[in-house]
Amino acid sequence: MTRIKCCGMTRVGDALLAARLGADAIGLVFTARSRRQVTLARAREIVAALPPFVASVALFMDDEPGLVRQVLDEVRPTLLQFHGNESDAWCAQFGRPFLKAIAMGEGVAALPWLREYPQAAGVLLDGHAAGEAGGSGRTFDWSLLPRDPAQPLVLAGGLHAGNVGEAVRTARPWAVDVASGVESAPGIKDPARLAAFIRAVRAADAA
Ligand SMILES: O=C(O)c1ccccc1NCC(=O)[C@H](O)[C@H](O)COP(=O)(O)O
Repeated sequence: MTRIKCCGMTRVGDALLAARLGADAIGLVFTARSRRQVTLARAREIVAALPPFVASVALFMDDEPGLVRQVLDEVRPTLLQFHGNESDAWCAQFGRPFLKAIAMGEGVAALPWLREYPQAAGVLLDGHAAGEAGGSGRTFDWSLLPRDPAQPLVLAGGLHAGNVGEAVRTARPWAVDVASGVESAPGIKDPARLAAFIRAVRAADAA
């Protein structure tokens, strides 16, 4: 079964709806470079409202370690996710499980990158170019995903209800991650798009 993460949550209601519809995780973006940046206070409310067994993922992009520590202390997310030039050792310094995002926009081979992050709990392959922020809505060549990777792979970038089935069948990732494909505006989730996305992933799993 393909796990589903819905990223860029800024409202309690959207996170609860995603959980009710079957999302396994929600993402909270703390970096100021995002149009989906959430405040610490709102993030705390969202995490406190989540039902059991739905993970919360805190996202950063070349941010100060102090911000990461503050989020860990005040929000208590399940996982960290890093989108910038952070090294494996830098990501691991917090002693918490983390995902490392790799920019696949230029069609890079993923495998050498996976080896750079042996301490990552998983690697997220995203469609944007190196140095750019995530949540771009851009896809990449899914056939670049390695078979039998050492870590679980999360497929991201430009996914929506209309293409996620093909993405799952092509790449067989551990999980898929979506932001703009289920939104009506950055950080505002659209219930119909969210429901259609989760239905499409489950249909691909069942096929
Ligand atoms: O979403 C953002 O605004 C963002 C900004 C800076 C770093 C990471 C960000 N999002 C992280 C993500 O997990 C993915 O990029 C995202 O789910 C895929 O986005 P999309 O292509 O819009 O589905």
